[in-house]
Amino acid sequence: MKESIPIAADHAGFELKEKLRAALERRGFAVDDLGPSSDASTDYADYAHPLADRVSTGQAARGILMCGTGLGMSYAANRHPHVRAAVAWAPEIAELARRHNDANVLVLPARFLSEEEAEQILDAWLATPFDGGRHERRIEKIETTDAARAEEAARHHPDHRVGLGEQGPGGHAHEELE
Ligand SMILES: O=C(CO)[C@H](O)[C@H](O)COP(=O)(O)O
Repeated sequence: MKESIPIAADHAGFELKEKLRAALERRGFAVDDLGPSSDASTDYADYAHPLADRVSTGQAARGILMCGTGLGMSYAANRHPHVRAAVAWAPEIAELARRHNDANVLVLPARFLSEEEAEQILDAWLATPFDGGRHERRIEKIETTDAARAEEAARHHPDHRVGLGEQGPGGHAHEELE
């Protein structure tokens, strides 16, 4: 059975998404296009979260996101457990993102890449396996350290859990949860 790869973009990545969808199909993949369906202005998080959710929950092994710089998409995607979204602007970065970081989401900075460059990056990411070994331990620490930090914070401030909500100056969350 063909592997199905979810892809998504915002308006800045729309044109590249259309090209990479065709490129993926030419390479024998099924493409799960999560949008958008035009280059009308849109918000990257609306597209990053559904794609990252598919990878986080194991519905898809890997996915591809595109926005102008790649940064907004990576911020949103990396909030999902088990998602390692890597912004890659050269094939060598994509290769190392696989070999060292086991990147399961490729994020492309569409405003800074030609179609040809994007395809070269895509090919490097698709073809490169994870090296494992010492990198396995480092990747595990991303999540175990995160969990330990959350536990530590809860121990020190049992009645004051900070969650997503109103953003104060500097973008810090100030809403208290029950
Ligand atoms: O790169 C991005 C996020 O990281 C966006 O694509 C970019 O911010 C969109 O900008 P504009 O609304 O000015 O087209």
